[in-house]
Amino acid sequence: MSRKIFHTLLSVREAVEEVVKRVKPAPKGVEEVGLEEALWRILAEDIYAPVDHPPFDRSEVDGYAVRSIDIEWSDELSPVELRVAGSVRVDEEPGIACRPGEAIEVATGAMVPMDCDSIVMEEYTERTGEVIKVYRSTSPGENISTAGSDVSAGDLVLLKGTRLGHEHIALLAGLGVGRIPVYVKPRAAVYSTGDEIVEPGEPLSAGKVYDVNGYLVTSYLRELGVDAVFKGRLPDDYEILRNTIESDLGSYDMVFTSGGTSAGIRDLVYRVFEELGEVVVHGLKTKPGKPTVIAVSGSRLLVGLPGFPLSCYMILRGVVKPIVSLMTGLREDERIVEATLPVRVRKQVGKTWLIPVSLVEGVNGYSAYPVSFSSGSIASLIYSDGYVELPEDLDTAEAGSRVRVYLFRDPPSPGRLNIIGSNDPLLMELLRATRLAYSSRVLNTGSLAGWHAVARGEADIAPTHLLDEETLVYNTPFLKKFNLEGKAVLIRGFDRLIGIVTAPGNPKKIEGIEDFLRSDVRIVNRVRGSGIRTYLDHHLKKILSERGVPFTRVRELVKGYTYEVKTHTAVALAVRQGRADAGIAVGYVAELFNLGFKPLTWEEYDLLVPVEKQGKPGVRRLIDALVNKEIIEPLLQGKYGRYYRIPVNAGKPKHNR
Ligand SMILES: Nc1nc2c(c(=O)[nH]1)N[C@H]1C(S)=C(S)[C@@H](COP(=O)(O)OP(=O)(O)OC[C@H]3O[C@@H](n4cnc5c(N)ncnc54)[C@H](O)[C@@H]3O)O[C@H]1N2
Ligand code: MOO
Repeated sequence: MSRKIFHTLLSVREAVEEVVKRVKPAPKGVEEVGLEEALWRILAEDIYAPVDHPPFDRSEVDGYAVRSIDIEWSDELSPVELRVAGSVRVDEEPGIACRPGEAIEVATGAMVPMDCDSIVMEEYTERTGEVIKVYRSTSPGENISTAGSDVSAGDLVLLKGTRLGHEHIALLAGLGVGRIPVYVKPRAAVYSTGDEIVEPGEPLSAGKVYDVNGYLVTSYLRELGVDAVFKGRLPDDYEILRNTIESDLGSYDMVFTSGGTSAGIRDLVYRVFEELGEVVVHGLKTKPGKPTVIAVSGSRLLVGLPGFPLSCYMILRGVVKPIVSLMTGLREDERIVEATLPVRVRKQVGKTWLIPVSLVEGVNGYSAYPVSFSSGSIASLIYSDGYVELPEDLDTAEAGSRVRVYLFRDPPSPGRLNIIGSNDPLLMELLRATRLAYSSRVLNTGSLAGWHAVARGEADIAPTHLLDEETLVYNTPFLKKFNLEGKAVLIRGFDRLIGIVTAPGNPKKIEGIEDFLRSDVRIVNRVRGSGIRTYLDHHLKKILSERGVPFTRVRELVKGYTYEVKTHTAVALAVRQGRADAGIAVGYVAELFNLGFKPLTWEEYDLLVPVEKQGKPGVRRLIDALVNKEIIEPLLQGKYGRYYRIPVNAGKPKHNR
């Protein structure tokens, strides 16, 4: 079998254009569905209102239909008397009209009799027999909704291409449209590839990962209006693959696969695509997304997506969505907001980068924080609001440059609490307990980045536990270093117990930091700038200087010193998986992973809050929760108790010492 040479890599735009040129994607037809089946279907025709809404002049209250001129001078002290000439219930035609000096009793929703121009609510009347006293005047039109005042017959109310939600369905129902013209859904078969892929819910053994893409692709396509079916994993066998996909082409309009290099199955998928159709895209000039393959077979589409979930998502969003929307008929404006890039991004020339970002609203509009550069990320699917495109020929996007953000969903509301900085499980529990978690965006960037975010005015709260090397004081010295005195306050948070995490039972008898210098001990370190790293370096410096050894030799003397990870959990995992014998982390994670723990010290975890954000309701609620016994005590009585303590000055501003 011949080996295929890579075709030229295409840009996202070229890929979409090439595919569109060949398959001319369009809806397969139109069908009518009832209102009950219409949810999330794509409307196939513009809808003009066939009738008025409301269909007649309608009373909005229970009361009396009157001529406003008759009761012009009535008030509490001088009520006007009117004779009740009759009554109109809902669902009946009024047989009478208003004459001077008369009122007609009407129910809410009833037709308004002729010559009445307003309705006075029954609360403002007093009835004796066939006479009412009216204690208020009305203005013409009061409490009446006239025919067509809401929607007029002939109005264009819904546009074709709209994905029907509850609001559209309600409107159609109110206008009496019982059969809705919608586009016939195109059908798609979705597969995952890879021997390491495991069905969610099954146990996970070493080297395996749960299948993300099968469900990601299927649900994404359904949201676009496709009748998509997830058909499981494809085997690494040319014949089976070819037969499966060929038979799918008989009953589906599209076949999607994802992943493939690991088992060499990509090559098979590619060859099958090539045998069954014409390969139009073989590789994209983007990061992520390079291993994207698209072939066409008549009007049918064969799509091979990257295996990494974030890569897969970006290609769904950037390439698949514009093509498939033409097939489902979905018309949705590309939603874009302008934003500032708050950090410098270096990239290689020659590829367009698609970077998921989280939007944070500051004084100068939105900032777009890159969420994750890792193609394998799944958290970034949740933590991003959209993506930015950094062009092919750019090698560095400078901090402060303006970018366009292609939104994944609605932009964040201004009330969203932006918590940027260090991550902590107790903090998350407080957010949950105060229900702030639902309206917060928590970006786990580490303490240092949180300070920068506050300096730029983008964080409402930056949780921090930075240790100053010179003074060994937590957090406060940095107010000066970041030039934030008077601009931000440090609110005292809580103390966390940090210590040495070891394998269960501490088989290597690691009792203190001195043991990190033993030749049989390998550690896992934290990244520079983290409080724990500063703490460790301080103690290592002390020990080495006592032994007369320069600190520059630390890399050769402490095994694993350059193995740096970003989170407490990563420290615990490195120890649990045997990649390290020891590391320093908060005690809580040691317990979470059933590891050994030797306490070292209490670390001060505080909240840095910009002065102008102190009054923001969410900020106040979180600070109040710190000292709210009903919230804190149950947490400390539970699993957090051993590793956390609330200082007496919790919730209060800390002052520079
Ligand atoms: N030396 C090079 N290595 C890699 C290159 C390269 O150019 N040179 N490209 C990188 C890029 S870019 C990507 S993207 C991946 C290519 O990945 P594939 O699309 O071939 O996919 P796999 O290798 O099968 O998987 C990658 C990764 O994703 C996981 N995966 C796969 N399917 C799923 C799924 N359904 N759910 C969850 N996770 C999935 C898989 O386990 C792998 O971890 O290669 C880079 N390498
Ligand atoms: O294309 Mo890979 O998709 O860069 O991560």
